[in-house]
Amino acid sequence: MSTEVRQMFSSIATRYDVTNEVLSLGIHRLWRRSAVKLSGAKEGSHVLDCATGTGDLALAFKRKVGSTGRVVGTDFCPEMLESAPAKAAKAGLEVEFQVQDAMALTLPDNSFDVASISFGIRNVDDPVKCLQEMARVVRPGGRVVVLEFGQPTGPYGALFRFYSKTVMPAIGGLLTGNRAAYQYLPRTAAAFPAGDRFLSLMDQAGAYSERAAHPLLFGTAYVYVGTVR
Ligand SMILES: C[S@@+](CC[C@H](N)C(=O)[O-])C[C@H]1O[C@@H](n2cnc3c(N)ncnc32)[C@H](O)[C@@H]1O
Repeated sequence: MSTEVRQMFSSIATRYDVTNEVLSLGIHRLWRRSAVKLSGAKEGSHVLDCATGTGDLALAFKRKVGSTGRVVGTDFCPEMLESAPAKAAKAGLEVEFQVQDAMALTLPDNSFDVASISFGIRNVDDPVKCLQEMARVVRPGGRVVVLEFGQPTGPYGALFRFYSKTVMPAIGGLLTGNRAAYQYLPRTAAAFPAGDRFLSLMDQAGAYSERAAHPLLFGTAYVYVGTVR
């Protein structure tokens, strides 16, 4: 499974950012800002962004923690990481990027104030293991922040489902040449535990003293925040 996921992201890597921008109408930037805000990161914080892809959330964190802070972005797909260092340099931000599997991080215990993952946990083989691993590298009292799609309901939910099942694969396919990757996205987003069901996964991880779900845009996405025991 993880080999297929890595290959899929490798095939869309060079077109990922432009497709993201178009399909989200730029809204992903606001969601990332919410994740940074809710993480409690501040000037000087040490932050790990797992499954960072092309690094957008890592860069948003670096803007927050400043020159005295440290941000490390990791991903298990080298092709997704390829453009990240140049993006950081262009923005004048110093961020370290490493190839790492979010379920088996080779980073020391308690070495970060915050660990984050955006639109990545839905893709890992074992989300509970990933939540445990992220908590392991965060100091007690620090936070783990997850940004992930939800399943909005009602008339807006119906509109969103139409958009994600019909428009996303069509546009994503045109822009990347990989329509299947943009069918995978709504399929996995529709099946992945959202809201209280994701909080249950956080409970199963057994690593958090508190956890909360913050819906964004009528539940189109959520920021989940866990305080590490
Ligand atoms: C939809 S992209 C999200 C990228 C980025 N976080 C963002 O918000 O734009 C999902 C990313 O998760 C990465 N990924 C999936 N499973 C992973 C794992 N087990 N360890 C590390 N990265 C993983 C993929 O390579 C891909 O870059």
